[in-house]
Amino acid sequence: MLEADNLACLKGDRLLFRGLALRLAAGELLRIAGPNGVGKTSLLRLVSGLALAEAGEVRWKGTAIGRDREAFHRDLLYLGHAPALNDMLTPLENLQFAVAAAGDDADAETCMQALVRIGLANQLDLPARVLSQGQRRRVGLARLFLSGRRPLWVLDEPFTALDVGAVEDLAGTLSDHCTSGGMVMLTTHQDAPFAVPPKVLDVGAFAC
Ligand SMILES: Nc1ncnc2c1ncn2[C@@H]1O[C@H](COP(=O)(O)OP(=O)(O)OP(=O)(O)O)[C@@H](O)[C@H]1O
Repeated sequence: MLEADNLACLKGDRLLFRGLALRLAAGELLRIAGPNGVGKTSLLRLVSGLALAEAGEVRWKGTAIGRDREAFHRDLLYLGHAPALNDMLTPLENLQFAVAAAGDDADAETCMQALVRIGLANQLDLPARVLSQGQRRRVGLARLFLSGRRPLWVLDEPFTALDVGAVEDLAGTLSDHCTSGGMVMLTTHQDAPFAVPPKVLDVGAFAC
């Protein structure tokens, strides 16, 4: 269970939101909603331990995330809104680098299978700099197929730049993760055909 209570987020000298609480249990998908700039990305970073809250607490399995950061990060997959790719490297090299940096164990063959599954079979040997925006997004999303052991997926705008078929496939992958006992927290400005009905948290309701 991921829980947050009374969260406040400060950017510069501006309080974005305060008094925000959330609960995310096994099997649930939580969509973070709200207009541009309200603080959705900032909230994902707070609950992932990538930024500090001005007030409040985030707990994972009942323990404040700052108390056992390593254990929390072993259970977490965080994908930011812009895929962090090295333009000189191929999708396979980028994926292998990301997997190793995260401390996951996946050999080249397994990474290649993930890239084929995400629809990049014809781009495996190209430098990332020539990929389209949707293809770049897919390189990052291939990590989902290698992160099933991580129960908590936090995804910032994962559907951006994806075509209709890829949106459907991704919604299916996220729903499958939830039905196998995982949990997903994401931001998106578009509707997606989730098999698991999403809970919705509107950050605007806590805006200052
Ligand atoms: N130094 C700063 N001083 C004041 N405001 C800041 C500062 N840095 C960031 N901000 C504001 O903090 C907010 C950050 O928003 P965030 O990226 O979390 O929003 P979002 O809801 O994810 O937006 P979007 O839907 O556009 O992705 C923005 O409104 C931005 O203008």
